[in-house]
Amino acid sequence: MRTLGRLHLITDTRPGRDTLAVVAAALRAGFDVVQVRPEDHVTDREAYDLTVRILAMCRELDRICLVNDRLHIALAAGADGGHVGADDLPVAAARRILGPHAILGATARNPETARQAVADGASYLGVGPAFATTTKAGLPDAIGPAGVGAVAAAVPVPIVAIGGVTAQNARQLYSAGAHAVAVVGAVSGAADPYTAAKEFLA
Ligand SMILES: Cc1ncc(COP(=O)(O)OP(=O)(O)O)c(N)n1
Ligand SMILES: Cc1ncsc1CCOP(=O)(O)O
Ligand SMILES: [Mg+2]
Repeated sequence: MRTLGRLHLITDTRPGRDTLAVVAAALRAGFDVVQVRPEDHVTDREAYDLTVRILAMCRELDRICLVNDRLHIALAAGADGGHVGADDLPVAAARRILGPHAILGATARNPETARQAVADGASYLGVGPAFATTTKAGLPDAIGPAGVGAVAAAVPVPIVAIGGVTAQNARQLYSAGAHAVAVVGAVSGAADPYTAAKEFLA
């Protein structure tokens, strides 16, 4: 299995965002992983087409491409793996579908669910919201760097901190034990996504 990079871009398919241009900018800036996360209203066909295009961009630069929720699209496109949360397939079922070698991320917010997800086959954990965010509605309160650190201390797999991550606060999450951060708005919502992505490399 390939080493998971430390900067993950999650796609933003909300109206007004130029999804592919943002992905290109983030990859050029040095982001290691792109997670394709189509909004729920995006059809499977559209999500598949988007994944194929983003996967080609990732392959060109030898970067990792994951697909959120829709594991059939990850498999059909030949992506490196997928990510599941509480409303998606259970982790063990996702592992059966993706096979033993794919990268499989699972959402966990506390040590107990984290340990279970790893036992069920998760190869990394997405942990958050680390900080307040408006990108996804209905989330519980932010757990902060301490909450991220508590999960990191409980499991042997890489922790990807998510939620309200900026170039300014990312350091706190790495210091708390996160292996990586996952970012939507701080890059996608920036006037200049390339410069915004570069700030994470600094
Ligand atoms: C790296 C990472 N961490 C967490 C999530 C959230 O997944 P989930 O809880 O299933 O919510 P949705 O993203 O599906 O709305 C993630 N996608 N990536
Ligand atoms: C999908 C998801 N899950 C927890 S926070 C989040 C969205 C993160 O977006 P942003 O980086 O804009 O806060
Ligand atoms: Mg999900």
